[in-house]
Amino acid sequence: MSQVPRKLPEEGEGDEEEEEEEEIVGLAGYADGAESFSDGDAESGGDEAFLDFNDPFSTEVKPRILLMGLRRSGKSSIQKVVFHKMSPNETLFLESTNKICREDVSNSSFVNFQIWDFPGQIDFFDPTFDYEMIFRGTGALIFVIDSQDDYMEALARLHLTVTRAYKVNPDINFEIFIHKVDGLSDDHKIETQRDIHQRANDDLADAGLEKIHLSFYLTSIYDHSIFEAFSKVVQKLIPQLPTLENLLNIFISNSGIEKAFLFDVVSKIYIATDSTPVDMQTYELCCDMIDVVIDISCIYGLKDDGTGTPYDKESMAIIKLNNTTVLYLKEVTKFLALVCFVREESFERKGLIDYNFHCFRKAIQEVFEVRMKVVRSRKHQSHLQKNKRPTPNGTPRMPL
Ligand SMILES: Nc1nc2c(ncn2[C@@H]2O[C@H](COP(=O)(O)OP(=O)(O)OP(=O)(O)O)[C@@H](O)[C@H]2O)c(=O)[nH]1
Repeated sequence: MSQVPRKLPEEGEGDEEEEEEEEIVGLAGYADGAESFSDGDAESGGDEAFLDFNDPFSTEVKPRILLMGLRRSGKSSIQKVVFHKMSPNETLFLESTNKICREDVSNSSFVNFQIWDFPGQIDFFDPTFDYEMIFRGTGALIFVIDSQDDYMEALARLHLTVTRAYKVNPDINFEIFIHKVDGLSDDHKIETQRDIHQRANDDLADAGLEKIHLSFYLTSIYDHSIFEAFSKVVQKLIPQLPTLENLLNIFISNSGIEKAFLFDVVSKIYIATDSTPVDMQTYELCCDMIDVVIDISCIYGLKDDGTGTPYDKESMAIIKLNNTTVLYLKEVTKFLALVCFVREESFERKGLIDYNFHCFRKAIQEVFEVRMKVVRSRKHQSHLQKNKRPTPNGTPRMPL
């Protein structure tokens, strides 16, 4: 079942006008535009690198997440598993990255950001490498530490990276993934996390930088922990998060629902949930439900000629568990789904739930429309600015 390609069809890829149009109607496309720049490009400030690092509008509209860490710590694997549906076992054959890879993730209105995967061996602090420019537009810096390896070198590198980045941009969220914990026993996991937490914070305190906040996550690509951690990282970059949480709280309290998640279907990142605590099992069940819905839909839902999409306005699913809980999934936007946990007795009032869902969906779309207006006006400004800049050889750009 899981062999079925699950990536939703890419629309308007490479076609700016069409992409723009989609955003206007409030349905951003899943632009899977992985790009890579050689070290040379970034160093020399080639046109692409120049635009990406410098353009304040592009980073405002798409917050940048940097994935850093020592060689073989698992950076590329994380990116491939979360955003490309690569199976964890396949990552064994990934080659070492020797270029900066950029990926644009704009698969939903709210999950709209860039990820930069930095090769482990790159000398970040080489004077010819302009790290200031890189950190300036960054929303979150994920530093991956291989917990199965000796992590002293990684900690030294983490300290150096965090202190430099903080000096340039104190607003960066520092997210530390203590990775590959699938190889550790439960006790060992806790001990490793405590030790890394202690050492990293001690190093900062020794440098008089105790005000820098580091968040720690235990992660592995072999279970859902990597998706959960990424969800939390992404949520911190979503400015509408409090509004979404509020809407979810109102929705569940008026519908007798136990728990609700708003999911980005493609990546299985949950972009918001209500304020009741999240437990891992609940989250895993939601991920499994999305997999089942999309897989079944891919197999039986497409037309004979293979056209159609596995996830659309009609998408919904009800799964009754043997513990009197019902899982209820409904489409919210082209790329977002709501997954709820409802008790069987509350589910008897499905009409009420559906009515409240209708109101919730409308409210989400309104939030979305506001965002799209902002994105459009920023894009327009960015366009104007770009056209004002002279070309690299000094000749003025042609007016549009
Ligand atoms: N056990 C385990 N192995 C993992 C995990 N994540 C990645 N790996 C393995 O770690 C190895 C290195 O992964 P990469 O993703 O290539 O590491 P990288 O940090 O991108 O390496 P560079 O490109 O050299 O910087 C691969 O063999 C992966 O299969 C994990 O969660 N658990």
